[in-house]
Amino acid sequence: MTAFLNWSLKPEQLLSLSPVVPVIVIEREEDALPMAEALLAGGISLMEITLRTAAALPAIETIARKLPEVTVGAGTVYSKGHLQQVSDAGGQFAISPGGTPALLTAAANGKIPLLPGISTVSELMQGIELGYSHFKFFPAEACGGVKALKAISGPFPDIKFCPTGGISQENYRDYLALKTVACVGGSWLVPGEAVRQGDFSLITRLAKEALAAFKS
Ligand SMILES: O=C(O)C(=O)C[C@H](O)[C@H](O)COP(=O)(O)O
Repeated sequence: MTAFLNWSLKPEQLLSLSPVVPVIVIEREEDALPMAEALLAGGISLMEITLRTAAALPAIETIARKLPEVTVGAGTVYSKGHLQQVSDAGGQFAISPGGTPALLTAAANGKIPLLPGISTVSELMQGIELGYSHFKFFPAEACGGVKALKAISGPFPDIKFCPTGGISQENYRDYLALKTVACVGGSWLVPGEAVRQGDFSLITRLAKEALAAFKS
């Protein structure tokens, strides 16, 4: 049984890299470096690039090659093929909005950690059954937010979560206050409009604000 043994990074290490994980939709490959540098300047070195655009895999490849201090991975991973593409591009982790036994089994036997998404107790139990201990709670706000996650995680005090979906500057600290929450993810840290306009200083500012408010 070699499941999980080849993972290059343990999920607990991954989720301890930053209390806030920017969830990024990248339209143009050339924005990858300035965007990643802007996040780094703001103190965030963990980045999730969603496989929703054609620029996503080239962006992961560029960041992985040029900025070794960044831990870059992919979101919107929902097939075995995606897992392979992400690890071929140099991505260090994969995050899926949900989970299927096929995806979870493939990832468990692969090289990079997968953070599977769950939104119900039964999905969580299926993931635990397959050996997983770290999950994304998605879509967090639409599924009942902090209150729902608190209730879902109640019977599973050793399981850790990264809630994502509807999380913002206004509510992220409420999630981080839960013992079972290791970090939170959100697109609020990298507004699409700021990237389109080349306003990378806004991204640095949002990162700094998120980290400062978390520490205070
Ligand atoms: O694409 C994926 O892999 C997802 O699972 C969804 C993202 O995590 C959320 O769409 C981010 O949510 P917002 O911060 O509300 O924009």
